[in-house]
Amino acid sequence: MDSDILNRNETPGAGGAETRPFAADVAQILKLMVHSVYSDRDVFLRELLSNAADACEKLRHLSLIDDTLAVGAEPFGIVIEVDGDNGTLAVIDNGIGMSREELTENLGTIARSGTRAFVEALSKKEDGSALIGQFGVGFYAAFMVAKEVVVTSRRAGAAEAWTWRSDGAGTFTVEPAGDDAPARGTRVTVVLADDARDYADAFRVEEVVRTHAAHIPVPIAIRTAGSAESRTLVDGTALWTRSRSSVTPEEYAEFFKTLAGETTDPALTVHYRAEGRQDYSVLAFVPGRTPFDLFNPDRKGRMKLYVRRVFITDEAALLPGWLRFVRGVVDSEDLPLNLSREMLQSNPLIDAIRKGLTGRILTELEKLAENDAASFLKIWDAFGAVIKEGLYEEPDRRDAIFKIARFRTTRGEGWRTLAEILADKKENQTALYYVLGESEAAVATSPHLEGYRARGIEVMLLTDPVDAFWVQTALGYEGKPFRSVTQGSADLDQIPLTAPQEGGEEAKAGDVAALVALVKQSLGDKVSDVRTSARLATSPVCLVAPEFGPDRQLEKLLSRSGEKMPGLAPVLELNPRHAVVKALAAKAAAGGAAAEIETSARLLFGQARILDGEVPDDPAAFSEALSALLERSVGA
Ligand SMILES: Nc1ncnc2c1ncn2[C@@H]1O[C@H](COP(=O)(O)OP(=O)(O)OP(=O)(O)O)[C@@H](O)[C@H]1O
Repeated sequence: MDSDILNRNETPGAGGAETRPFAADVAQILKLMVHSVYSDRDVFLRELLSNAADACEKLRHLSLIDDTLAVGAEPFGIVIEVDGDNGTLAVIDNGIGMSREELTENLGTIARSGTRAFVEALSKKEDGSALIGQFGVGFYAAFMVAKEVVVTSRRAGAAEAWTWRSDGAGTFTVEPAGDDAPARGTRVTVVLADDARDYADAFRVEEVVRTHAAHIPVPIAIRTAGSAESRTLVDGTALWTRSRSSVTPEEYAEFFKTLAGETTDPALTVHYRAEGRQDYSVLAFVPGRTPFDLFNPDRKGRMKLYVRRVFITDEAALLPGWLRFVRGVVDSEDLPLNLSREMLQSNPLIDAIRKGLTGRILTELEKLAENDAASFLKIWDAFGAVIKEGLYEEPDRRDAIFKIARFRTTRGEGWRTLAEILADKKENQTALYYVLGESEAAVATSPHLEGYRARGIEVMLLTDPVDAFWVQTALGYEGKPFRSVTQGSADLDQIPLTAPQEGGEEAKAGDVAALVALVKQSLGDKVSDVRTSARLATSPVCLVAPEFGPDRQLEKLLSRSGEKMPGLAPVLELNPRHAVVKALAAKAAAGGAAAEIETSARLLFGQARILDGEVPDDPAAFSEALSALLERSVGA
């Protein structure tokens, strides 16, 4: 809420009309709505209907726990009133309604993080209209089709009613409502823009409701202005209470779209009823694409909790954070209606539902992976990076997540399972190897992989930020530990080569020992050790983390996020088959080339850093040494 706006007192005394500016981010959204070329303007009606339904559900819930809020015998419902002569469409509900302050606050500022994220996304992208479809932009969507929007509302139990009005051009007014205000609830009247007058046609509206709002759990009727008769369009039965066999895929898809404000079909639908120690129904969906705010730290789970068909909250932790992309409904038969905030946070019944639901979603994902690999891979592509958070957040689920996890590897044959990688392990291979990095292209060329390639060992290419964390905590898979190719000694000697090693014979052991000693002396505390390695095939050198040090990629990731790890200098590994290393080793053994070896050591160290995607530790000295070398080689 923008307190500056709310505190500015422009009220000309009780009873008068008051004009206020929209908060800056609302104005930005409105501008986009008014000028939008968004093709599917129909969604504005879905947004208004879903707000009206929310208002009914809120009051239904409150009236059950608060005796002072008598709701009378009139059933909850929504009426759409079309007026072709005046070019208006109104959505009328008998729900909770809004007070004067609520009108100002709810329809003048943006409180929801989702909408806020929309504004942030907007400011980053040129073409905002492409984004609208991805967001439930709510009430403001009405301005896609409106010349003016008039909201008249009476809060349940209140004597006075208020009218909010705006043409979407920067300000809105609030004034006392006239005699035609609803007895309870809200009427949103959209004065249609000239190019949107077809929304005042009952058949057109009916078609929109059937496509976009057929499963709103509150009855919806339509009538023409001036006529007392209305026709029911939606009966308001909750889809999740029906049996699975009676619901068509189209009905599921429509329900999902209404619920999630999505335009694409769900990738997976999970519908079941749990019976036993607790009875509850679940209708959950995995969306067909990645939502814009998946990695927004504010993003919470989006499961709605109902108790015996009464909507309670969408803030109950019905799923763990790593399944936060799942949308849907849980309807419990056992929870009390008056769940307080504290009870939501620690309630054994909710914990049990979360456990059951999490297990079920994982099982359904596993089944999908078996029966329809292509659909499953789409889900993994979109949400794998989030699901992997579960590997360290919920160690008990690790085995189940490992079953569905898919990885890119050096085999380059698309996604691979851990079981497949394990089945293809090489003779004497004691670990499952991985390389961490920012992109597949970047890690695939890492010199650290050379020795593994030469032995045909499959290495997992882990490029999601979360990978650096779970590999630290996961103990292994089927008894094989996970091991970084840039960490510790390579222990590759026991694994036979599949390709002939480049460079032929290794340098003599004695020669190499002399070289290692001199390089170590030259580099001082820049390295914690220097040694030869089986890790390399074509490159002369590489840097690796010391035996018990953190993976170098993880170290980089943390230092970028401002967290410093206790700095352990890396280990420089030399390839004893490389021509340069062999020549230097021979010189080191013969003695008398200390200065040349020192320069070479600095160059090799700089080169190793470059191969790691870094700059040489002393770029000026590196460049000078390189120039000197080039001068000699070109005979300058
Ligand atoms: N018909 C209504 N009755 C009562 N309150 C309403 C009604 N329509 C809107 N509101 C209030 O205005 C707020 C803003 O509505 P808006 O549709 O912009 O966002 P939202 O519904 O909270 O979020 P989203 O549409 O993104 O899910 C709502 O949260 C609600 O408090």
